[in-house]
Amino acid sequence: MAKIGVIGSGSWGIALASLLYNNKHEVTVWSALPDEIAEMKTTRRHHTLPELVLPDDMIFTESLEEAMTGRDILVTAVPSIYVRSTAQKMKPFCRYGQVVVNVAKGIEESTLMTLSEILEEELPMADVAVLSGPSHAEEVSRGLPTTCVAGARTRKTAEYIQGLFMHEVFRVYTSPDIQGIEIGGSLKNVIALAAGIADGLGYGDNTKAALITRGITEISRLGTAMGGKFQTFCGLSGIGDLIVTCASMHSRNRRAGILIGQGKTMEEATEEVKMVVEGVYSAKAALALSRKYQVSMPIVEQVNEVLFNGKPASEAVKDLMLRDKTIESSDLPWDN
Ligand SMILES: NC(=O)c1ccc[n+]([C@@H]2O[C@H](COP(=O)([O-])OP(=O)(O)OC[C@H]3O[C@@H](n4cnc5c(N)ncnc54)[C@H](O)[C@@H]3O)[C@@H](O)[C@H]2O)c1
Ligand SMILES: O=P(O)(O)OC[C@H](O)CO
Repeated sequence: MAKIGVIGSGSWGIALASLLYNNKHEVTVWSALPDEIAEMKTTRRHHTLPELVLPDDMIFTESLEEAMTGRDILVTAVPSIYVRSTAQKMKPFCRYGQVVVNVAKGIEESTLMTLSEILEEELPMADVAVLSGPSHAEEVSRGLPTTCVAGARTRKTAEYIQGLFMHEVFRVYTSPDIQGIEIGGSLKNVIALAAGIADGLGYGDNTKAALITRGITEISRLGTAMGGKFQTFCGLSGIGDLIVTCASMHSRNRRAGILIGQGKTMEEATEEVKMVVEGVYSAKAALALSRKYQVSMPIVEQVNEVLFNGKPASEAVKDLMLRDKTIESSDLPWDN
């Protein structure tokens, strides 16, 4: 049994806290929001996952000191925009070598850093790792079979995380490619916005398949330029997460996209979805990264046009379809 601090109690933090509790670990959950802590303490429920009953001996606290002191491992589950500020508050209580597993998905717009890079910068004493893959909280909390990948600097840390999370309904693989895992996990949200927009416009399965396939091409092109491994983009945190996010009724990114495709503005759509729509934060970063690394990302470009420059979604699709003619894979040149 391990002592685990879950830092952040949105739907993903709570679903993972429940999974870890079911694996017989001692779980303490921290939230920055006093109302959220009070709600969970009194009702033993979280409003985002209303069917899930939170056990009496799961501890909820507003104190990072309480959530972190004496914990074998910390799981950071706050939305990407709060990762840096939360890490800064965690610093006084983080001990040398403490494993900190990031499960959020995003890129910091102002620095273009991944979330584990932010954690490493703010918590230089920690052993920072990631857990990612096709995993909606709504399904994990219902015990539906799910798979993820744990990425860490050492095999020992990755296997430690794998052992803590593994369950008959939650299979965990290991990987040394933290960078590839994080790029895949954050950029799939931008493509899922596009997939939702296509659904909102009333387009079909052909369109969705095109966005998923050309989307993973864009993600892996940028990701490998940034040091991620191509195989990772063919795996759970790459194509796996892209498929689930573009197809699932649970996806916040896809749902926001549907509303935008139906004519709502980005602000109206995110307001209606209520929970965090990470693709909106990662879209500008993805575009900036594509320019920095000089890789072509036409879907990412058009998503930015629709989200931030008021371009009608149907026009964005037309522009994608009528781009210059090109070869499918530049790695497959002609013999003649
Ligand atoms: N929900 C999922 O199915 C799922 C699955 C995998 C990964 N993720 C990722 O996990 C991260 C969290 O997503 P979520 O769905 O749990 O979000 P959410 O919208 O359910 O949760 C938002 C939470 O943010 C926290 N918060 C609010 N203000 C804060 C502040 N100032 N400082 C720190 N924390 C604050 C609160 O605990 C709040 O409940 C995202 O990056 C998301 O992409 C989510
Ligand atoms: O609901 P979304 O779109 O934030 O996606 C959640 C997870 O990242 C799916 O793996």
